[in-house]
Amino acid sequence: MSLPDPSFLLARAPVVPVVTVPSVTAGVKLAQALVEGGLPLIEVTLRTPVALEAMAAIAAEVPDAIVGAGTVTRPELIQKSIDAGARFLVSPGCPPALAEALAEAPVPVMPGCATATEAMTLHAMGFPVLKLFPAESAGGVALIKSLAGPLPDLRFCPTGGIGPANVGSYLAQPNILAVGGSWVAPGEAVTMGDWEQIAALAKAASKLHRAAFPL
Ligand SMILES: O=C(O)C(=O)C[C@H](O)[C@H](O)COP(=O)(O)O
Repeated sequence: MSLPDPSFLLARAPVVPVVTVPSVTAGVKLAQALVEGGLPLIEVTLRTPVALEAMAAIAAEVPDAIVGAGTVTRPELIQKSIDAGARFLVSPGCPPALAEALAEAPVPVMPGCATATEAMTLHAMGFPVLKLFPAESAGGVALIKSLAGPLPDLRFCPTGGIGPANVGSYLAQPNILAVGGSWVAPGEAVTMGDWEQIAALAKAASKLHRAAFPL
Protein backbone atom coordinates (compact mmCIF):
# COMPACT_ATOMS: atom_id res chain seq x y z
CA MET A 1 0.00 0.00 0.00
CA SER A 2 1.34 3.44 -0.73
CA LEU A 3 0.13 6.56 0.97
CA PRO A 4 0.28 10.22 -0.21
CA ASP A 5 3.98 10.96 -0.69
CA PRO A 6 5.47 14.12 0.90
CA SER A 7 8.49 14.02 -1.45
CA PHE A 8 6.97 16.40 -4.00
CA LEU A 9 6.44 18.95 -1.23
CA LEU A 10 9.90 18.49 0.24
CA ALA A 11 11.39 19.05 -3.22
CA ARG A 12 10.39 22.70 -2.77
CA ALA A 13 12.91 23.47 -0.01
CA PRO A 14 15.74 21.79 1.90
CA VAL A 15 14.52 23.06 5.26
CA VAL A 16 11.05 22.91 6.79
CA PRO A 17 10.80 25.61 9.46
CA VAL A 18 9.17 24.24 12.60
CA VAL A 19 7.34 27.21 14.05
CA THR A 20 5.47 27.80 17.27
CA VAL A 21 3.22 30.81 16.91
CA PRO A 22 2.18 33.05 19.80
CA SER A 23 -0.59 34.82 17.85
CA VAL A 24 -2.41 34.69 14.53
CA THR A 25 -0.85 37.98 13.41
CA ALA A 26 2.66 36.79 14.28
CA GLY A 27 1.98 33.54 12.42
CA VAL A 28 1.05 35.38 9.23
CA LYS A 29 4.04 37.76 9.44
CA LEU A 30 6.35 34.85 10.17
CA ALA A 31 5.02 32.91 7.18
CA GLN A 32 5.49 35.95 4.95
CA ALA A 33 9.12 36.30 6.11
CA LEU A 34 9.85 32.60 5.56
CA VAL A 35 8.32 32.62 2.08
CA GLU A 36 10.24 35.79 1.25
CA GLY A 37 13.43 34.01 2.35
CA GLY A 38 12.68 31.05 0.08
CA LEU A 39 11.21 28.51 2.52
CA PRO A 40 7.58 27.95 1.46
CA LEU A 41 6.96 24.79 3.53
CA ILE A 42 6.01 25.72 7.07
CA GLU A 43 5.23 23.31 9.90
CA VAL A 44 3.06 25.03 12.49
CA THR A 45 3.27 23.10 15.74
CA LEU A 46 -0.04 22.48 17.50
CA ARG A 47 1.51 23.65 20.72
CA THR A 48 -0.22 26.97 21.20
CA PRO A 49 -3.95 27.65 21.50
CA VAL A 50 -3.89 29.81 18.35
CA ALA A 51 -2.05 27.27 16.19
CA LEU A 52 -5.05 26.07 14.16
CA GLU A 53 -6.36 29.59 13.67
CA ALA A 54 -2.90 30.80 12.66
CA MET A 55 -2.61 27.96 10.15
CA ALA A 56 -5.93 28.94 8.60
CA ALA A 57 -4.85 32.58 8.40
CA ILE A 58 -1.54 31.63 6.78
CA ALA A 59 -3.34 29.40 4.26
CA ALA A 60 -5.70 32.26 3.40
CA GLU A 61 -3.31 35.22 3.46
CA VAL A 62 0.06 33.84 2.35
CA PRO A 63 -0.73 32.08 -0.92
CA ASP A 64 2.85 30.99 -1.58
CA ALA A 65 3.14 29.25 1.77
CA ILE A 66 2.53 25.50 2.02
CA VAL A 67 1.39 25.14 5.57
CA GLY A 68 1.37 21.90 7.52
CA ALA A 69 0.57 20.84 11.06
CA GLY A 70 3.27 19.63 13.45
CA THR A 71 2.92 18.03 16.88
CA VAL A 72 0.00 15.94 15.62
CA THR A 73 -0.04 13.70 18.67
CA ARG A 74 -3.68 12.55 18.72
CA PRO A 75 -6.01 11.25 15.98
CA GLU A 76 -8.58 14.00 16.57
CA LEU A 77 -6.02 16.63 15.54
CA ILE A 78 -5.84 15.21 12.00
CA GLN A 79 -9.18 16.46 10.69
CA LYS A 80 -8.93 19.70 12.67
CA SER A 81 -5.58 20.42 11.00
CA ILE A 82 -6.87 19.61 7.53
CA ASP A 83 -9.94 21.78 8.11
CA ALA A 84 -7.56 24.61 9.09
CA GLY A 85 -5.72 24.27 5.77
CA ALA A 86 -2.87 21.89 6.61
CA ARG A 87 -1.46 20.40 3.42
CA PHE A 88 0.79 17.97 5.28
CA LEU A 89 0.95 16.49 8.78
CA VAL A 90 3.91 15.72 11.02
CA SER A 91 4.02 13.77 14.27
CA PRO A 92 6.92 13.54 16.74
CA GLY A 93 6.29 9.82 17.34
CA CYS A 94 3.72 7.29 16.22
CA PRO A 95 1.83 5.05 18.64
CA PRO A 96 -0.29 2.46 16.77
CA ALA A 97 -3.68 4.24 17.02
CA LEU A 98 -2.17 7.47 15.70
CA ALA A 99 -0.30 5.67 12.91
CA GLU A 100 -3.53 3.97 11.79
CA ALA A 101 -5.41 7.26 11.77
CA LEU A 102 -2.58 9.05 9.92
CA ALA A 103 -2.56 6.29 7.28
CA GLU A 104 -6.15 7.30 6.42
CA ALA A 105 -5.32 11.00 6.03
CA PRO A 106 -5.86 12.44 2.54
CA VAL A 107 -2.70 14.60 2.73
CA PRO A 108 0.98 13.60 2.92
CA VAL A 109 2.14 12.60 6.39
CA MET A 110 5.56 12.34 7.97
CA PRO A 111 5.10 10.20 11.07
CA GLY A 112 7.88 10.31 13.63
CA CYS A 113 10.24 7.46 14.38
CA ALA A 114 13.48 7.12 16.35
CA THR A 115 14.48 3.46 15.91
CA ALA A 116 14.82 0.82 13.18
CA THR A 117 11.76 -1.01 14.50
CA GLU A 118 9.60 2.10 14.41
CA ALA A 119 10.86 2.96 10.93
CA MET A 120 10.13 -0.58 9.69
CA THR A 121 6.65 -0.58 11.22
CA LEU A 122 5.73 2.73 9.59
CA HIS A 123 7.28 1.76 6.27
CA ALA A 124 5.27 -1.47 6.25
CA MET A 125 2.15 0.65 6.70
CA GLY A 126 3.04 2.53 3.51
CA PHE A 127 4.54 5.78 4.77
CA PRO A 128 7.32 6.62 2.28
CA VAL A 129 8.97 9.47 4.22
CA LEU A 130 9.45 9.50 7.98
CA LYS A 131 10.38 12.21 10.40
CA LEU A 132 13.35 11.14 12.52
CA PHE A 133 12.80 12.70 15.93
CA PRO A 134 14.58 13.74 18.08
CA ALA A 135 17.22 13.48 15.37
CA GLU A 136 20.38 14.52 17.20
CA SER A 137 19.72 12.72 20.46
CA ALA A 138 18.43 9.57 18.71
CA GLY A 139 21.73 9.12 16.86
CA GLY A 140 21.87 11.87 14.26
CA VAL A 141 23.64 11.41 10.96
CA ALA A 142 25.24 8.14 12.14
CA LEU A 143 21.80 6.63 12.75
CA ILE A 144 20.52 7.79 9.36
CA LYS A 145 23.57 6.27 7.66
CA SER A 146 23.08 2.98 9.52
CA LEU A 147 19.40 2.78 8.50
CA ALA A 148 20.26 3.32 4.82
CA GLY A 149 21.79 -0.19 4.58
CA PRO A 150 18.90 -2.42 5.65
CA LEU A 151 16.14 0.06 4.74
CA PRO A 152 17.24 1.47 1.37
CA ASP A 153 13.74 2.56 0.28
CA LEU A 154 13.10 4.76 3.25
CA ARG A 155 13.50 8.53 3.14
CA PHE A 156 13.73 10.79 6.14
CA CYS A 157 13.10 14.33 7.26
CA PRO A 158 15.07 14.56 10.52
CA THR A 159 14.16 17.16 13.12
CA GLY A 160 15.36 17.99 16.59
CA GLY A 161 18.72 19.52 17.38
CA ILE A 162 19.53 20.53 13.81
CA GLY A 163 20.97 23.98 13.18
CA PRO A 164 23.50 25.86 11.05
CA ALA A 165 26.44 23.87 12.46
CA ASN A 166 25.21 20.38 11.52
CA VAL A 167 22.54 20.85 8.83
CA GLY A 168 25.05 20.32 6.01
CA SER A 169 26.01 16.86 7.23
CA TYR A 170 22.35 15.81 7.34
CA LEU A 171 21.55 17.15 3.86
CA ALA A 172 24.62 15.33 2.47
CA GLN A 173 22.85 12.00 3.10
CA PRO A 174 21.00 10.66 0.04
CA ASN A 175 18.18 9.21 2.19
CA ILE A 176 17.42 12.64 3.69
CA LEU A 177 15.03 14.67 1.56
CA ALA A 178 14.93 17.71 3.82
CA VAL A 179 15.37 18.60 7.47
CA GLY A 180 13.04 20.33 9.90
CA GLY A 181 14.10 22.86 12.47
CA SER A 182 13.21 25.85 14.55
CA TRP A 183 16.50 27.68 14.08
CA VAL A 184 15.17 29.70 11.15
CA ALA A 185 12.41 31.12 13.33
CA PRO A 186 13.96 31.77 16.76
CA GLY A 187 11.38 32.42 19.46
CA GLU A 188 12.98 35.71 20.42
CA ALA A 189 12.88 37.02 16.86
CA VAL A 190 9.22 36.03 16.59
CA THR A 191 8.40 37.78 19.87
CA MET A 192 10.31 40.89 18.83
CA GLY A 193 8.74 40.86 15.36
CA ASP A 194 12.19 40.77 13.77
CA TRP A 195 10.91 39.50 10.41
CA GLU A 196 14.03 40.72 8.61
CA GLN A 197 16.21 38.43 10.69
CA ILE A 198 13.89 35.52 9.99
CA ALA A 199 13.84 36.24 6.24
CA ALA A 200 17.66 36.34 6.28
CA LEU A 201 17.90 33.04 8.17
CA ALA A 202 15.42 31.50 5.74
CA LYS A 203 17.36 32.79 2.76
CA ALA A 204 20.57 31.17 3.99
CA ALA A 205 18.73 27.88 4.69
CA SER A 206 17.00 27.89 1.31
CA LYS A 207 20.35 27.83 -0.47
CA LEU A 208 21.63 24.68 1.24
CA HIS A 209 22.58 21.86 -1.10
CA ARG A 210 20.90 18.48 -0.82
CA ALA A 211 22.35 15.18 -1.98
CA ALA A 212 18.84 13.77 -2.43
CA PHE A 213 17.75 16.54 -4.80
CA PRO A 214 20.70 17.55 -7.00
CA LEU A 215 20.30 21.22 -7.89
O1 LIG B 1 6.58 19.69 17.90
C1 LIG B 1 6.86 18.71 17.22
O2 LIG B 1 6.04 18.11 16.53
C2 LIG B 1 8.20 18.16 17.23
O3 LIG B 1 8.38 17.10 16.77
C3 LIG B 1 9.29 18.90 17.77
C4 LIG B 1 9.98 19.76 16.75
O4 LIG B 1 10.18 19.11 15.55
C5 LIG B 1 11.25 20.18 17.33
O5 LIG B 1 11.02 20.86 18.54
C6 LIG B 1 12.07 21.05 16.46
O6 LIG B 1 13.35 20.83 16.89
P1 LIG B 1 14.41 21.97 17.10
O7 LIG B 1 14.76 22.47 15.74
O8 LIG B 1 15.52 21.29 17.82
O9 LIG B 1 13.73 23.02 17.95
